[in-house]
Amino acid sequence: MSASTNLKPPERHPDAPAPGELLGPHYDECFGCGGGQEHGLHLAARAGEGVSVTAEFTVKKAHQGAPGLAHGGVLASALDETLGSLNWLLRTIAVTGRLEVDFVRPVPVDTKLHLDAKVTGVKGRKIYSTATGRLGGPDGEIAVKADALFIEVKVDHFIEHGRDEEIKAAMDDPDQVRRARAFEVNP
Ligand SMILES: CCCCCCCC/C=C\CCCCCCCC(=O)SCCNC(=O)CCNC(=O)[C@H](O)C(C)(C)COP(=O)(O)OP(=O)(O)OC[C@H]1O[C@@H](n2cnc3c(N)ncnc32)[C@H](O)[C@@H]1OP(=O)(O)O
Repeated sequence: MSASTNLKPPERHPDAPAPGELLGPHYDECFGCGGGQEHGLHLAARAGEGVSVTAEFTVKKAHQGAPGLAHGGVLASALDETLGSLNWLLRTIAVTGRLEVDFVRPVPVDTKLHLDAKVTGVKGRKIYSTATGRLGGPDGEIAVKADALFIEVKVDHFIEHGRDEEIKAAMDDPDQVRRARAFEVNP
């Protein structure tokens, strides 16, 4: 993806989780990271150095496209989720505006995908980032990679657009409210 010019380098927020710390789900019902989705990815991301994360995701039977192989959309979701967890390091809420994926190698069921992502630059509300997913280990062969543009939003984005039932449940859950607040930098 051709990034726009005049990008600023990303700034790790002073209160960001320490390198190595597990980030945990931002929402229990999230298909990417939530524990409440039976067939979700259950992707676990960890803070890295600077504005980077690492993550792991094991391909399950429910994630197939062709027999014995991961569905491309599921792999794109794993990349999207890993990129989304960079929010924790910026302490900014941002949603995916654009995601460009290269599928380099097929990924069989039961494979553990080793993902990493980093922010490459920021311009206003626009956050440019890149991710890879590797086979066999963190330094293994690249199977998938992505370039993304995330756009900063406020919590109101979810309150305004989300289905009332789930928004009400989230707002009634103190733990969820705490997690949403953790992204917001006080003005
Ligand atoms: C207590 C309540 C509980 C709440 C709890 C919540 C906790 C949540 C915590 C953390 C959540 C993190 C979740 C991560 C999950 C993984 C990531 C996902 O999968 S997210 C889902 C998929 N993405 C969407 O659904 C976005 C849908 N799109 C939109 O809503 C809008 O398009 C949005 C917000 C992205 C932008 O809309 P605009 O009206 O705000 O802004 P405009 O002016 O259109 O864009 C801003 C700039 O970005 C560029 N831009 C936007 N989209 C672009 C694109 N596709 N390609 C290139 N440029 C783009 C525009 O050209 C503009 O640039 P110029 O400022 O003029 O330079």
